[in-house]
Amino acid sequence: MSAFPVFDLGRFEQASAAERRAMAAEVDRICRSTGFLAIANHGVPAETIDGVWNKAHEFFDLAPAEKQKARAPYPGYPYGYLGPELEALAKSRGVDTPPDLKESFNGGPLGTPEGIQDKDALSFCYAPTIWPAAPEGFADAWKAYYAAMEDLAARIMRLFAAALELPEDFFDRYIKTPISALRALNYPEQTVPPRPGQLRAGAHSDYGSLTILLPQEGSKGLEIITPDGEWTPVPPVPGAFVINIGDLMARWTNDRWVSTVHRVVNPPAEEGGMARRQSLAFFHQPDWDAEIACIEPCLAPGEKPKYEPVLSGPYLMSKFRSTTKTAA
Ligand SMILES: O=C(O)CCC(=O)C(=O)O
Ligand SMILES: [Fe+2]
Repeated sequence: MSAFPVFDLGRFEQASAAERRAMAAEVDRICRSTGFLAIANHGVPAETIDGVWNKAHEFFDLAPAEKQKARAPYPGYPYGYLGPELEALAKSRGVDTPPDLKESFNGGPLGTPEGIQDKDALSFCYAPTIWPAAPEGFADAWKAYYAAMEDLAARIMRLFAAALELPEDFFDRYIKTPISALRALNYPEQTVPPRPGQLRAGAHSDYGSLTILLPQEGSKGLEIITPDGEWTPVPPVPGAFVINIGDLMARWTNDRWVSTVHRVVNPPAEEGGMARRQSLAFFHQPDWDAEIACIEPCLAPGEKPKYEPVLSGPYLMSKFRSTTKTAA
């Protein structure tokens, strides 16, 4: 693979029609190959990013008992603090591994839209986020970043529509009240050797439409499988987000775009080995009842849809349950 692609979103949005077409075609090319690229000139204020980054760092620094006060109230609950040894992402692909070497804090949509009646939607996606009491200001910083990500995701979905040569508002009707989740991840300092097969995040693809990732500056560990079948590092790009498409986008496009398998590997001992690593992952997910069915223009002449239509919310719920220890 050539150098990791960096896309200038601000420039795209200001560009002439011809330049937009050329830039969108480049995104189509990337999404056909790996679906991983960096988004620069995104307009998210540094204070919004630093605010949640620092609060998350302070939260992860707290004593385990303090963090546990914000834990998900029962196994399988999607939000709040998820301590070590509770998730193995490789299980989403049917691979049995020891649990990932990480802890996370997770939050859902900032509000519940009126008229939602579906019991699963209410008890899963719209379940309350369990806010930690400390550090002070955590929830405000979190919500500001979540809102900024929701807005950025909508802009990127317009870029994706352009890349698929669809009207730029094509996806708007599917993302009126998205059920996205924000996850702060901490991969603690590793003081004992991992068990066989144990990684910081096991090999998986993301489930939704789009992931907006902020890896720790200068950190290593994130790897993707490139089309040649090789594990390849994805470097953090200063000032930019790393984005990737998820399984729903692959289904939507009939696999024209790939939801690339990725993982976070353990730090090698000879490189300061045990270093802690933090990241923020925003999992953009269409509305609970959005039907994800093959987009017709993605079908080549004579080609048939490969996947049955699915509903965004129930699809997400089943994927989530496959990786998390749930009540027996
Ligand atoms: O922490 C990272 O860099 C990636 C995490 C990830 O891929 C995930 O949680 O889905
Ligand atoms: Fe991921």
